[in-house]
Amino acid sequence: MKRRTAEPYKIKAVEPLAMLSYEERKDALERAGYNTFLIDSHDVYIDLLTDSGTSAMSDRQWGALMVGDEAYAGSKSWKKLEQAVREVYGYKYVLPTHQGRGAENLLSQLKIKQGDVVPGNMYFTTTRAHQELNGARFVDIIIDEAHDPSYEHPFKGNVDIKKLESLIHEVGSERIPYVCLAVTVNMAGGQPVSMQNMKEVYELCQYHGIDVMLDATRCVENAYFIKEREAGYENHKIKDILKEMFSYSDGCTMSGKKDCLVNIGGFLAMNDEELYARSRELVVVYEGMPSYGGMAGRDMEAMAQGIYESIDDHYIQHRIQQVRYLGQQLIDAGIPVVQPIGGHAVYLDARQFLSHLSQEEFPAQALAAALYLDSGVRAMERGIVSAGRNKDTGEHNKPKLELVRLTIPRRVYTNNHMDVVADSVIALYEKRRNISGLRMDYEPPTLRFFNARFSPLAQNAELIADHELVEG
Ligand SMILES: Cc1ncc(COP(=O)(O)O)c(C=O)c1O
Ligand SMILES: N[C@@H](Cc1ccc(O)cc1)C(=O)O
Repeated sequence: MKRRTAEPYKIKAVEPLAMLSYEERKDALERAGYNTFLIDSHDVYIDLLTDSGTSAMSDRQWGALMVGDEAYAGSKSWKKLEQAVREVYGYKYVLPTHQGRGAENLLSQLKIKQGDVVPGNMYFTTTRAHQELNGARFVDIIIDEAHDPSYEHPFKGNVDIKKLESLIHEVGSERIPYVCLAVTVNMAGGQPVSMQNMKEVYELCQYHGIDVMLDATRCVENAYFIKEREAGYENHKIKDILKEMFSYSDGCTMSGKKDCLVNIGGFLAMNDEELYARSRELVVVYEGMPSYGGMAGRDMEAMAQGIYESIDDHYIQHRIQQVRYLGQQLIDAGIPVVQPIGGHAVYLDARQFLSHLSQEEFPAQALAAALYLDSGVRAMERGIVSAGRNKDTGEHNKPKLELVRLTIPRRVYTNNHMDVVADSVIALYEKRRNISGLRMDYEPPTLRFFNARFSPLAQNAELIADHELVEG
């Protein structure tokens, strides 16, 4: 008999959840313009919008808040955070930022020149936005398999070395300020990069004099997949795998809101002294003193503690297993999802799920809205709306992946919550033909998915035609 495991923590404080009626959810969805980003959290039952800043902190982290040193300069809490980053990730120099995109802004401004090209293993919205704002063109060098939701590959986040090599030959290494390597790859479904691939990318880049900058946002989850799937690492501790991963890079941007187990914070880290000196000059313009960078002393204190907790082997094993627990229920029910199940989320393949809709009818947006209507579960569109428009032609970017992300916050929900989510998705799948597409009524020029507004297509004025089916 396979023995079951449980959460490696117990619950000390609880937060009651809202349970709205169908009519109340319908009103909330209309007020939000069918955009789950615009729904008020008090109208949400199970919030799977994001794993960003939504982790539950431990009692030790809450305790750490009390000893936060709020000195404007030279804060003791900053020293603790700096020490934790050096010890766990292994970089020489660290600068705190208010969150990940603060670090992305600094890195992009410091390294990119107009006309440069930044290769990456699939784009991320904020990362690409900063690269483009500074005059670079992003080029996707992820393996082709990553764009196929049903293709089973243990390391779907891997870089296609041939793509990277031919890009270097095409544009010249002097036009490539750095390679941006995300571990794991959010937009591909939380998919990991293998150690072997990280090493190969680093060696190739070293040969050509190009830096490798990690997007380390979900690096601990990546380390777990290496332990689980890559030969030779099965008996390694997560902390040792992490150290090796970081040794194949020159620096990183980090959104502490994910794997560092805090609600806010981030950092930029590097080994190059000269880059560090220039970063110290720029951080004061955008973030704050190099000893707080937009964070309160208490937040830095909690983040230092969170970094150590995140490398606990029991914690990370449970984290990945919980995401998989939800994913496996959906796979067993025949729901089209991105496979293998990634590190932070289960991604529904909306293109398949709502195969009666064209991509211009925003299937993933419509599915996320329908899920909220059905059960009060909030998810996120990751498809054509998120991909925005082509800068030159003004046309929609049409990504191959048209997904709805069910993102699991860390240490927040139990597996019973996962069951409720699974039931709702399965119920929707059974009545999928009743879900109509959407029209975009308001479209902001940048990062449009955050604030865009929609309504159900005219010929099908209701999002879900059959109310009876969604009552409950
Ligand atoms: C892969 C990845 N990179 C960067 C960021 C940016 O981080 P932040 O939200 O802390 O600005 C995020 C989340 O936003 C992310 O998921
Ligand atoms: N990084 C967070 C928050 C976020 C969400 C969507 C974005 O496009 C940008 C940021 C996430 O992936 O959930």
